[in-house]
Amino acid sequence: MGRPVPGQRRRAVGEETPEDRELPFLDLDALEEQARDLLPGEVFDYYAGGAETETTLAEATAAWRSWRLRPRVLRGIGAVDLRTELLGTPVRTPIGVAPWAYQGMAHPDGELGTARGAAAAGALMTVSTSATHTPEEVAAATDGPRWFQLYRLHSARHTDDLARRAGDAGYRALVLTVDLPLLGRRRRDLRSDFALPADLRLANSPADGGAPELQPHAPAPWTFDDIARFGDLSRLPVVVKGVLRGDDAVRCVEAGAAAVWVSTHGGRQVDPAVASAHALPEVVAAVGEDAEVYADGGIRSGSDVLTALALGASAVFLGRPVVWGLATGGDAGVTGVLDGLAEELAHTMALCGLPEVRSVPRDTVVPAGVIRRT
Ligand SMILES: Cc1cc2nc3c(=O)[nH]c(=O)nc-3n(C[C@H](O)[C@H](O)[C@H](O)COP(=O)(O)O)c2cc1C
Ligand SMILES: CCCCCCC(=O)C(=O)O
Repeated sequence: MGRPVPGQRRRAVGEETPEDRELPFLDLDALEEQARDLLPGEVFDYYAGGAETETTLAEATAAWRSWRLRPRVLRGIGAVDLRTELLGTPVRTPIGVAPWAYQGMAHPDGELGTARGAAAAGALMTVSTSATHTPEEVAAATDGPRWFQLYRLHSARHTDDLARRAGDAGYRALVLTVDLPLLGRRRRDLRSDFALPADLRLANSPADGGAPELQPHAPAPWTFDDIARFGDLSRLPVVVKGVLRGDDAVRCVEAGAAAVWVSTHGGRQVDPAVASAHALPEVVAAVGEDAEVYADGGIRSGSDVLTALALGASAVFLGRPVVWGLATGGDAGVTGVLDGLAEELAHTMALCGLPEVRSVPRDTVVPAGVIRRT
């Protein structure tokens, strides 16, 4: 635990904090409220908020729930198998940790806590470029499955170097986030004049100050040609994160991407952007035969996960639920969130007569309100 989180409310001796209270089941809303109590208001808003009118943020979860499950009966389902492989990396669950920035602001352990928590759950963690620990430090903290997420920093040389280091440090894939050519307009942050705490360590910013964080623009934006270039530099399979269209997905795969990650960046970039739950079927139809497809954004229950798998995702990723888990309970909080959702997923799959996540049939879901005639 060590030093206090910058600006975090201090606990009085003998005081019960929200993290001491046991929840009877995974209640992500309650966890978010606990995090709201613990974190300084502007930090909570930075984590929770979205862009402009927050329409995409508000619709994300509802969009998964605009699909309905079609359970199968009498299939003799015993234990459900959640294990799978993502680009050849074995994982115990198809629910991974999305990259999220500045984890040291949520908890003193930062990315090391998330890495330990994810490893305990057997879940894949994607480590952000905007981290408060270096890729090597996170790698040393755990031998859990890890991918590294790359942003284009102001120094191209430094960006290239990070890609190489990810390969050298045992990360298993490089995730290029392509939906942030400039920062979305986040009204909560503009209103609070949000700035990173002066003592927050930006572990991947070059010492020469060449990569100011949370800057609106990066120079010389990436193109499709960068996919193969970063694959060569890192010697890792490349995942392109932030794709919402079938035609873009095709171009990514033609350019060398091994996987495409459907995402609205948690509603923090384009607003109103199409929800992941509505973009996923188009992307799977376009490239699902040639590449793995993942999804994130608003996934908050086991049935949301199952819906995404049925729509063709090989895995899903969580952003804010992990933020709240780390903020309220450190590594154990992260494990609790991941295990809780995995448990819900297994339960829903058993109820739906589905034995394994690797083969969830497409006809498991149907749009709400549609009467299906077979
Ligand atoms: C506070 C915060 C920071 C984020 N930082 C990054 C980042 O550094 N790199 C990245 O690719 N995506 C980042 N994202 C987007 C997440 O990877 C993910 O796409 C999104 O959070 C998923 O939606 P959810 O929060 O509803 O689960 C961030 C999201 C949040 C909420
Ligand atoms: C180096 C660019 C700033 C990254 C900001 C972190 C992020 O992705 C977010 O959504 O916030």
